[in-house]
Amino acid sequence: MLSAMKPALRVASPLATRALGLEAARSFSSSRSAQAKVTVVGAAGGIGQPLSLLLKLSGKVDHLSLYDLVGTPGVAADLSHCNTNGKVTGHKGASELKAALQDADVVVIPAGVPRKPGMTRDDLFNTNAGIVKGIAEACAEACPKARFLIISNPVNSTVPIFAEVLKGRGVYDKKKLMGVTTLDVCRAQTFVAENLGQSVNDTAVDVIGGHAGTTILPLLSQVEGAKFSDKDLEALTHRIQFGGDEVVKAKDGAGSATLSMAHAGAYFAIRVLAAMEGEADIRECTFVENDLTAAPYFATPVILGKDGVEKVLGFGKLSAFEQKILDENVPALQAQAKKGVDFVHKA
Ligand SMILES: NC(=O)c1ccc[n+]([C@@H]2O[C@H](COP(=O)([O-])OP(=O)(O)OC[C@H]3O[C@@H](n4cnc5c(N)ncnc54)[C@H](O)[C@@H]3O)[C@@H](O)[C@H]2O)c1
Ligand SMILES: O=C(O)C[C@H](O)C(=O)O
Repeated sequence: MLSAMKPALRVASPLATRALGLEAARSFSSSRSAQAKVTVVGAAGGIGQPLSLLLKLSGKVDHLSLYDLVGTPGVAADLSHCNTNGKVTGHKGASELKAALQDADVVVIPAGVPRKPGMTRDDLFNTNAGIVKGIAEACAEACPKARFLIISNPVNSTVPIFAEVLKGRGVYDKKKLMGVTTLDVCRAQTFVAENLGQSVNDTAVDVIGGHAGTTILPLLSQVEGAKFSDKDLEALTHRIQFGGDEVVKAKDGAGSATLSMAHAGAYFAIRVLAAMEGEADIRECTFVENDLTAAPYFATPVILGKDGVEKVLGFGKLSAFEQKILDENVPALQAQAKKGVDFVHKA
């Protein structure tokens, strides 16, 4: 039986190496193609470009379709010269969105504006809600059966927006809509490994809840073999919850995490593709609809299968410290989901 406690994102796995493009870079065209079409929406952006590069290097994508309002012909021409499996097409502007999406198996969405210092992710709602709603409408028409991976912030609201649009068109499948919270897992593994003085390859941490501030809940009580002091526990939890702010501050007005997010997004997309190909026991954390808590959408470990989320695993026993954070944040997650749902219905 698959253990609910088995940690996510084992970075030492061959798949993780492929996600980084390293194995593909070594073996070039020898990687097996998944015969999959993957569309990246927002492909010319800070995340979109390196994410598309990693997907191209993975050799797992038969057709990489790049869509943005600007710049995609250039990005596509550039990437198409990489001698790895799969063709690349570029699509620019609203009139080319449907062609970009047509028959996609996986759609990865990093479209929308990023934060500047002093902003919360929710401050992006006014701009990004409409962008995500428009993309969802096009997906409902052009590729309703695809697996949708939402990166655009605020994830706690954009995933509910996307769901609500698909529901309105009668094509929603909760297994196939996933908010990408993999960067929280990457940060948790990195910071915990540093704290423990061990390799990140031997460190696994699940992160549950949402993707904004204190809704991000790393399960440090479940880290194998680790016992943190109260001071370290609080400091690590805070740093993982506010890792995004650390990058926003350091970039000083030039945006938020792009390179680490490209790594995390490509890793997660490749895991979804591997599950689609039939690889078994693929366990990752993602923000999906479930009834684990009173919040309609909640990040949790899941098993990925051919059609997206095959099984919601849940998160096991929490410490009192973690339970308190969870209890305090479920109302925030409910409110942020409702904000997204209301946006679709009153727009
Ligand atoms: N989920 C996460 O962990 C995570 C991590 C980092 C960033 N993000 C979010 O990802 C989003 C993108 O960040 P970025 O740094 O790449 O921003 P960016 O501004 O560099 O790129 C965004 C791209 O989206 C494009 N775009 C805007 N409207 C579009 C539309 N209607 N259709 C298609 N493309 C459109 C822009 O032209 C641009 O190329 C932001 O909302 C950011 O907050 C999420
Ligand atoms: O912090 C941000 O606004 C971007 C992203 O959500 C992150 O976690 O880095």
